[in-house]
Amino acid sequence: MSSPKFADFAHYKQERAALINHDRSLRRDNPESKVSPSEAKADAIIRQLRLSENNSVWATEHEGVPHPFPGMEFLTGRNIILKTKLFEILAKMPKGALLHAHLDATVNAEFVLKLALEQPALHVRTAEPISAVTLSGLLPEFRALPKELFTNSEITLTDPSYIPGTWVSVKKARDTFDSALGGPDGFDKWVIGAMTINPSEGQSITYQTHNTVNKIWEKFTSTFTVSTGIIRFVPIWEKYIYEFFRSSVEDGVSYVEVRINFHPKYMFGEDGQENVPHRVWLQIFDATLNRFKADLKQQGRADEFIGARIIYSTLRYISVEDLDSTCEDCITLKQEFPHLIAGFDLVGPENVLKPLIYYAESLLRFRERQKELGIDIPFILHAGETLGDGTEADVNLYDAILLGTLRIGHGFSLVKHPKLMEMCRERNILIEVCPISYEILRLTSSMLMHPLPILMNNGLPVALCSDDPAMFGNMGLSFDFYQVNDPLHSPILLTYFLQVLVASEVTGLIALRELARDSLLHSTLEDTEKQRAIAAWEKRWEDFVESIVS
Ligand SMILES: O=c1[nH]cnc2c1ncn2[C@@H]1O[C@H](CO)[C@@H](O)[C@H]1O
Repeated sequence: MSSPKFADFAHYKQERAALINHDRSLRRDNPESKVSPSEAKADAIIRQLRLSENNSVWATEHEGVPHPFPGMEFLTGRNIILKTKLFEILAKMPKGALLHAHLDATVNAEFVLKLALEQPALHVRTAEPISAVTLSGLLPEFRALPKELFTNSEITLTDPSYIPGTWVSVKKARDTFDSALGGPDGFDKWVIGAMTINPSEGQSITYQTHNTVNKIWEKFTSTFTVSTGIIRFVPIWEKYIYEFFRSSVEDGVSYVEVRINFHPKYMFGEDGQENVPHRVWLQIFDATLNRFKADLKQQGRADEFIGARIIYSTLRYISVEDLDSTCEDCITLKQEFPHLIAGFDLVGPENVLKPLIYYAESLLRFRERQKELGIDIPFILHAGETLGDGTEADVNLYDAILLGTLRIGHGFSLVKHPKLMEMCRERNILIEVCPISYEILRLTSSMLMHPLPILMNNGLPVALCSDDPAMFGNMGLSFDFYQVNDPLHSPILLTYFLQVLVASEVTGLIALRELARDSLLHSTLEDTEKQRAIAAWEKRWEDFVESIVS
């Protein structure tokens, strides 16, 4: 064994500094990054603040949280986070692009219920009468009905004589909800509970009865089943999309690439018929996007939002035959809306659904078809959202990369694969990381055990993303919030940036800058649009830095 040789202790210290420098030079926020004098000053202020809040806010006991720590699990630490000055500062940070979110899970559940109550066509039913005994286990099923099927009878969901499966108008169901079960408030609580993994209940659901990945996914999947009945109805779809854009901008996001599940062929039209095809969904998306941008422009805020595109998604349980026709549908939409369709993905619980290898041949054919037609719909695939090592979900990472994925959705198990890490670094494949999602879906228990720093410190590009903010119930507290333009009520991305910052002694403001910039750099925007988006973001970043130092 060779023993280390040092001329003296000064030499040791010199070697030590060189080793630390070399190690840190491999990080995404390496010390060579260009840093302006204002950024250096702002970074020092942030570091000082972090230190003092670690010793003040985080070192004391809080109600119900006797041993808090920076970077602790989000659901428990949320109220402490809200008390920090760091949070207040980061609320103003321009965060770049949101590259990974499922549209069905992006708008606050209370807002969705409010939209439902405004629509006379929307009805609700249950599989049994609701009573104190059945309430917590029963899911509401929502659907828009044609006018001739509207029900005006006196029947109510909480009446013991309710005939299972009878449709009741949503408003009526709420108004007549048994007072012993909380009346209308009890109705709201029941519906919202069915559409979310609620923060307070969530702690027990997530950490006790549903404390495994597959178990919590059962609850998670049911939230989609409930909310889809409301969202996929044209008069609501439009308002829902507008609210998604609005809340994204409020969270400091200036561009989004959102995954839309096109597995259902139709949504419900205003007339209550389920016959509205995909192209109309996109027409509405496009028109709403333009309306939102015009509204921002009118408020003199045009530079806060560049736009939105869609990652066409379907579910990982369809047959190969169905995938072939789904790919054709995606191509048709791309031809009609080239500016909207940004990529293609297959979604759903990876541990239990079909692996990518099952679809690989069809996916390769899809790429060939695109070449023939002269169009480009890159794969932006979910892969490795698992605790496994060598399981089908983990092995999906090999397929995603071989299939040429532009980015990887989640890649939670990527750090187990040295060759794949190298390939992602060399091919500049960005990893879409969703910290709170992993925690709630039981992949990790705190920021400190999160693979995010391993990815970043190995030099891989990363973007922080919100995934399913509405289901995680962390976007606002009451109906009132929608009247209050308060960024603290829409904090999901903001919280991620804060968690990244507080969970490391090395990471500072420059790492946050790189995360935000990388999200825009790795978007599917065309070069000129991308440059424009980055320039607008840089201007806002400078203002943000100035606001810290001044
Ligand atoms: O984290 C995730 N990984 C994989 N699929 C997801 C995740 N979040 C949501 N969905 C899927 O997106 C569809 C809604 O459009 C749902 O079917 C849900 O399974």
